[in-house]
Amino acid sequence: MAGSKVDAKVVLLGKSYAGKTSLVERYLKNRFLGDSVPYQNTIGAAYGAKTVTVNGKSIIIGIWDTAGSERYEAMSRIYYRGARAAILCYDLTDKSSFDRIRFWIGELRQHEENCKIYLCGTKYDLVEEDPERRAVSTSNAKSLALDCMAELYETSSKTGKDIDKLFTRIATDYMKDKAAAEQREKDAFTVKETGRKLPCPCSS
Ligand SMILES: Nc1nc2c(ncn2[C@@H]2O[C@H](COP(=O)(O)OP(=O)(O)OP(=O)(O)O)[C@@H](O)[C@H]2O)c(=O)[nH]1
Repeated sequence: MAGSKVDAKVVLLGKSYAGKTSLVERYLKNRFLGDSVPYQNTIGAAYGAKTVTVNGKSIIIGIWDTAGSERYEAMSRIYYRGARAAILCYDLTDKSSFDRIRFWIGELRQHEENCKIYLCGTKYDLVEEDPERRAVSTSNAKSLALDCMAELYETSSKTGKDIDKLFTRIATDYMKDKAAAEQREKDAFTVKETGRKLPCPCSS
C-alpha cells in the first residue's frame, strides 16, 4: 500500500497509557502483545493504513497514533491537522484519562471543526473481569458524547471487542459525508446551469 493515496485521515489522541497503540495494533495486525512485551510509550507518532470496503467501494484509512505524554502534546496538532476523524481514547480504569478528553475536544473544536469525534473507553476486558476497577461510568461517558455530538465505544484490544465496529463506523461516516458533499456540489452546479438558462427578467 506504500504510496497509495489515503482517503480518510484518522488520528488517535488521549493520555499516555490509555491504550492507543494497542488499539491500532489490534485493528491493523489483529494482535495484542499485552504483558509479553514491556510497555513502551509512543514517541512523536506512529502511522499505519488499511483498505476497507464500504458498500462495495474501497477506501484507504490512514491512522496516526500519537504520543499521549504531555511532553509531545504541542506536536499533536501536526497529526490531527486535516483529520476526518479523531478517536479520543481514555482508559476505563483511569478517571484522569477521561478528564483529559475535554482538553482534546476543545483542541479539535478550535482547530479542526470538520473532524468527527469518536470517544473510546479502552481496556473493557479489565472492567469485565473486575467491575470494581471501572473508574468511568458508561452514563458519564454517554453524556460527554452527547455534549460533543460524538459516538461512544467501549473496546478491548485484548479481546478485540468493538474495535472493527468502531473503524467500520468511521469509514461509513466518511463515505456518507463524501456522498453528501458530492451531492451539494452537483446541486450547486445545477442551480448555476439553470440560472444561466433563465431569461433575464429585465428583457420582458
Ligand atoms: N488488559 C488490557 N490492557 C491493555 C489494553 N489496551 C492497552 N493495554 C495495556 O495498557 C498499556 C498501555 O497501552 P498502549 O497501547 O501502549 O498505550 P498508549 O495510549 O499508546 O500510550 P502512549 O504511547 O504513552 O501514549 C500497555 O501495557 C498495554 O498492554 C486492553 O484493551 N486490555
